[in-house]
Amino acid sequence: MRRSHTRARVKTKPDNSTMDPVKFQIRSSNRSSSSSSIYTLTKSNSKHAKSNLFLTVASIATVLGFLFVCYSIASSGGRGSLRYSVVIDGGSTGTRIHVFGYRIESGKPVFEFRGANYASLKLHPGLSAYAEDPEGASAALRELVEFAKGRVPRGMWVETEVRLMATAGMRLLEVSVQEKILGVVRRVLGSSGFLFRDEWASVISGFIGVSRRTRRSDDGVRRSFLRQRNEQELTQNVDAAAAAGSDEGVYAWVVANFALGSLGGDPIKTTGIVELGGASAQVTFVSSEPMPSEFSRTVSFGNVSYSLYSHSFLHFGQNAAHEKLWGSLVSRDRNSAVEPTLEGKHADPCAPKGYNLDTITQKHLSGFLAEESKLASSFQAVGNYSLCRSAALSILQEGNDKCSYKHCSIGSTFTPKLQGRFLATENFFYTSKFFGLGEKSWLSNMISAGERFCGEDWSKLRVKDPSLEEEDLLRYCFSSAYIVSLLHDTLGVPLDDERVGFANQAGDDIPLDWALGAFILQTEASTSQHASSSHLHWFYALFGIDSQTLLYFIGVPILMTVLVCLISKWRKPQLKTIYDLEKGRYIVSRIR
Ligand SMILES: Nc1nc2c(ncn2[C@@H]2O[C@H](COP(=O)(O)OP(=O)(O)OP(=O)(O)O)[C@@H](O)[C@H]2O)c(=O)[nH]1
Ligand SMILES: [Ca+2]
Repeated sequence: MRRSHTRARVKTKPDNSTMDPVKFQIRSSNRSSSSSSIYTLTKSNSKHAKSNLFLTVASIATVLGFLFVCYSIASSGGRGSLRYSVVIDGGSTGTRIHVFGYRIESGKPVFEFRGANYASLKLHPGLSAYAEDPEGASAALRELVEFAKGRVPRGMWVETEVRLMATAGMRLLEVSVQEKILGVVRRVLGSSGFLFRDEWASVISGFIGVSRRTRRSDDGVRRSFLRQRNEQELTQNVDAAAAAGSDEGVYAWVVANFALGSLGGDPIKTTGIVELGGASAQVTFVSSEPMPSEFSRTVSFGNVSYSLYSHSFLHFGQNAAHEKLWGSLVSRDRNSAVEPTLEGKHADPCAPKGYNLDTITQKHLSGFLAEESKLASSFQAVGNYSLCRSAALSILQEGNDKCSYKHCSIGSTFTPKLQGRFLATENFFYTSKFFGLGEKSWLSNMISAGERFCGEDWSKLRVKDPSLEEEDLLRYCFSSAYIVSLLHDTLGVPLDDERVGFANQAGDDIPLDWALGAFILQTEASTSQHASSSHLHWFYALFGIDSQTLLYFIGVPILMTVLVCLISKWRKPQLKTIYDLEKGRYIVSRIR
């Protein structure tokens, strides 16, 4: 500190030490005082000052960096944020809504199909039942939307995507009728409050994504799908011309292997799916056999590519095939394996004796067939399992003579030899459960169960199962024969083959519903697209841990260090070092 009357003269001592304090000599100008106390005030050590400055800047930078990490993780949907997605399955017998909750961890979606993270509701009948009155579909759709709104926090509706994907039931309608019903769907979902685009309501006709090599110009639906998909994650070699509905099979294969933990692993260790729906049946599995491109699907998941055979056999779902049986009895086409009765009635071997078939056949036989059956005569239930199985085989082999491949399985369609393990779902599961079949030898046991059921009097069957709808109970005779004829007589599955099991859930009780597979692929693709474009993916790649852990492992030590430094800086006594020329030594004293 300099007094007003003093004159300061700067004298620097030759620097022969590493420490090089700048020294000021302050001489009092007042002659009177004999001993001018000469102080050399070493300015606080410049290094000390510099380190203070550095510490302060470093602390600020670190805190800002940490805050950036927090912000980035929060904005990229750090661990804590639950997200939602809605998929509506427009099936032939009913419309089912699925509400999914999921988290993002290390830029990847984490799926849990249970508890608050999954809910579904199915309403009957299916969308295709509104062919004559498309507007009639709006009430059921609104009810499904309300169900979803009850499970997604209101604040999240606007960012929750809702998609409707219709399957075989709608595929069977004229395109103009499909569009009328989809128009009603788009209006209801567009005003639902969820995130929706018109192209997200569609009849799934086979395109999830197309690898660059085979991208084809196609309708808006596919182009919009491509826009949403990260093609690196999810590519498909698809021949636009012929893929009919195999999305459904691929999605079902995805959820099954996700549930079994084999999705993303060795293709040989994956499990095939054979589904028996109402209007269509799907067969999807990893096949090493060369196959025509219209059946070949390449689905990439993670860094593994799966070369799949996948096809949806329209009209070969259980309910559709059953109607074909009645049609063949009425038209007595050459394939019908069953002769009419002596009175000229249509003998139905797939209906237990005593069942009155006229109502159900009038309800399901469309157009001229219904008229003809009314005119010609009525049906007679003759309950005979082996005749029913032969009639089922005739239906499955219809069109075989038009086969244009090296061999055909169902109709005139190519199917490679089944490879590996399979899960048989939907009606395979429901009918096995109804007959109380165990996993072991279920297919051969299906024969004996069907023989007993079809051969029983209807009145006795009604007494055994009074709660079931008559139509549902009746179907079990045809179903037991159709299942054996499809898997064994047509696809060549040995009757005692342990590789084929029936199920409608797998893994952690995850429903084997293709809509879950669609959600998994869609979310995986859009999340990885988001992660690679966000500024955090290098974190996850570098640390390979989730954002929460990142926060703990990096954030907390940084904060602790900064706090300790700031406290120590604040607590550290400010020292003043004075060099007393007369005494020839430094004097350190505390400022505060
Ligand atoms: N026995 C029985 N059959 C069922 C049950 N639930 C569904 N099904 C039948 O299982 C088949 C497939 O079920 P879903 O996929 O839900 O039916 P869907 O989607 O309307 O039919 P598709 O459009 O062909 O897939 C249909 O034939 C249904 O009638 C059930 O609880 N019991
Ligand atoms: Ca279905």
